[in-house]
Amino acid sequence: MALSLARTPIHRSLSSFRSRAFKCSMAASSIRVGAVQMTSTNDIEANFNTCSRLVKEASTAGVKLLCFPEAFAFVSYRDGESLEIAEPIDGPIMQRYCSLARESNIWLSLGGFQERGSDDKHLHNTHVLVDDTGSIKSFYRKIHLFDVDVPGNMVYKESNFTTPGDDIVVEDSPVGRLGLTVCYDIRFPELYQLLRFQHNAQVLLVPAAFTRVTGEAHWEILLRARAIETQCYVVAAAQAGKHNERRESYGDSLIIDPWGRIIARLPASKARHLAKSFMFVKFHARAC
Ligand SMILES: O=C(O)CNC(=O)[C@H](CS)NC(=O)CCC(=O)C(=O)O
Repeated sequence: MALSLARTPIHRSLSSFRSRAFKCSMAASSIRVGAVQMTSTNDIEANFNTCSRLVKEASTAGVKLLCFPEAFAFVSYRDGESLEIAEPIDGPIMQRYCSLARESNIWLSLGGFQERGSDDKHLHNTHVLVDDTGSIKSFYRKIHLFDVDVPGNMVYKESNFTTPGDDIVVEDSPVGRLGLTVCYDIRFPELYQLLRFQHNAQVLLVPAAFTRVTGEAHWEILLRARAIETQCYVVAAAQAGKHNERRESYGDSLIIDPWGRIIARLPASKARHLAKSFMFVKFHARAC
């Protein structure tokens, strides 16, 4: 389900906040949701093999929705490499992930896929949601692009090679209504307010590849704030550790409940040793 950002008056959704807050009740059923922490590289085959193993392990553990980090399929080594490997979302790379979902009978949140853009110089940073039959249910193109001069680190200019999306995306799943976002979006609370109070999302997905510097400073507090403000679960699957000699991600994958409590974590400190793992929790599906 896609809705235009331009057509969503933010004041209306914000004014409904007080009246809707705290009215969700817990239903009896509980469902397992997992998040993966990994260290993707520019080896598409190796990344797929890691994902495939984790999908099978998660499925065996009874997980119904497994969430992968941004750039799960590929992290570039040199500039321009992402553009070269970018494919349509129904291309061969994504089809293999769809087969995984079907074979293991599990929903997959595949955040931050390099989707081929409308010209050779731009891609979309796309979060793809695949259901347990292997069908693409919906996709969200990252709206807020990471054009930031990170102190003591480097200058990122994602907009040099990425076309932003302009649609807000929610999708119903066995876990509840999912709100799809990507990484740097987490710094823009209005998107999460719209997902929750205009489009009734219950679980906010934030696949990420945060830098070490900004992750140490802001990652946990931003994610917990979004959970508290929206009273949604937040699932934040993260890239972790060194992808190559030029690039490192913070890690610290988190699953947060609507009260803002961290209910599962794959620590950043462990990222350097244990960067290919997953965790899961039981969600109580909420009737709002
Ligand atoms: O390009 C790729 O391979 C995958 N994409 C990313 O790593 C993106 C864009 S460069 N990174 C972020 O958004 C980091 C945000 C962040 O660190 C913050 O908000 O502090």
